[in-house]
Amino acid sequence: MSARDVIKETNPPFYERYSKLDDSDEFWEFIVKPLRQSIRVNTLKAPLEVVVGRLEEEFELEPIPWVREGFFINVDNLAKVPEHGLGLIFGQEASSMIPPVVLEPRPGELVLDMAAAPGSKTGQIAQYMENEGCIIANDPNRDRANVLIANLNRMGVLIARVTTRDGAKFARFENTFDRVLLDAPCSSVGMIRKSWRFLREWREKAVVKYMNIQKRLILAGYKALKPGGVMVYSTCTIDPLENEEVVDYLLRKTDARLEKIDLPVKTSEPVLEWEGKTYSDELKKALRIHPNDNDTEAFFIAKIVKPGDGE
Ligand SMILES: C[S@@+](CC[C@H](N)C(=O)[O-])C[C@H]1O[C@@H](n2cnc3c(N)ncnc32)[C@H](O)[C@@H]1O
Repeated sequence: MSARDVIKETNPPFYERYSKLDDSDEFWEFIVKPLRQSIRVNTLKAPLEVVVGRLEEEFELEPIPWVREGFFINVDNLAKVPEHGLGLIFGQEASSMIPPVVLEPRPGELVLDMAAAPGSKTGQIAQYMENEGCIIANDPNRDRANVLIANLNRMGVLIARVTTRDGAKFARFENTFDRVLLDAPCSSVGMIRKSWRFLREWREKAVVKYMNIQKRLILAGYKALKPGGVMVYSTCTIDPLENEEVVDYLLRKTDARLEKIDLPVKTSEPVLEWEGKTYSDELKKALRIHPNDNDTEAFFIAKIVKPGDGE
């Protein structure tokens, strides 16, 4: 049975909805194909070359083109690799390393990571900040926040303060943060490559529920951003309602603008029309990544700037 047939049989509304985005055999094959293992080297603990040299004695590493510290690695169980336990490497999906690269945080800045657990991107942000400055790493799910804390400890992150609020509450810190990452809760189509559960449990109703949460969070995050600051909005899903629709909503409600993202990554066409709605041409500047584009999880990334000089 082809991947397309299995998906059609497992969740017919899922198949019907996303065949409007892409109906190629390749698209359906990569929606369910197991992911390649990838890692990010944690330069907070040791120089990149030292860790890479050590790993290459045992494993094959293939550089990920869009992130200097990222590699595909031929290992079955990362937990058994000593460098993992020591926090020298972090298992992180290759496309999920893009949002912090686009955010470009610098040492000394104040950064809000609104939906941070389990902390793969918080660790990467701290790495780019060289452990100087401050990250507010927020996640309202307490169990996940505990995992976040454990991961930040293992990775040697010294500049994060963990909070457990609804991200929308950060709206009251108006014009405060140099950078904001909203790696939003979403319907997780990208995660089907990790577990079939996400395909079996996918419901259109959930997409709409997430879209409403995302709209609340993106407005709050933008409010908390300093003039002249950068905000990155990302999801690991392909649904236009959770991606183009949410960013288009921000563009209509505020003075936010989008900036083009220049990275060596293949993308799919932005969705500028969906279910009778038309979205701003600005959305062409965002990255819509389907699983078959680079053999990764699905991802959507928009780089948002707030006009002003930050003073
Ligand atoms: C995609 S995951 C974040 C992954 C994380 N950024 C990382 O790279 O490891 C989305 C997170 O949003 C959190 N979340 C759910 N509702 C939220 C809300 N109202 N405000 C902030 N975060 C929320 C979930 O608990 C979940 O951990």
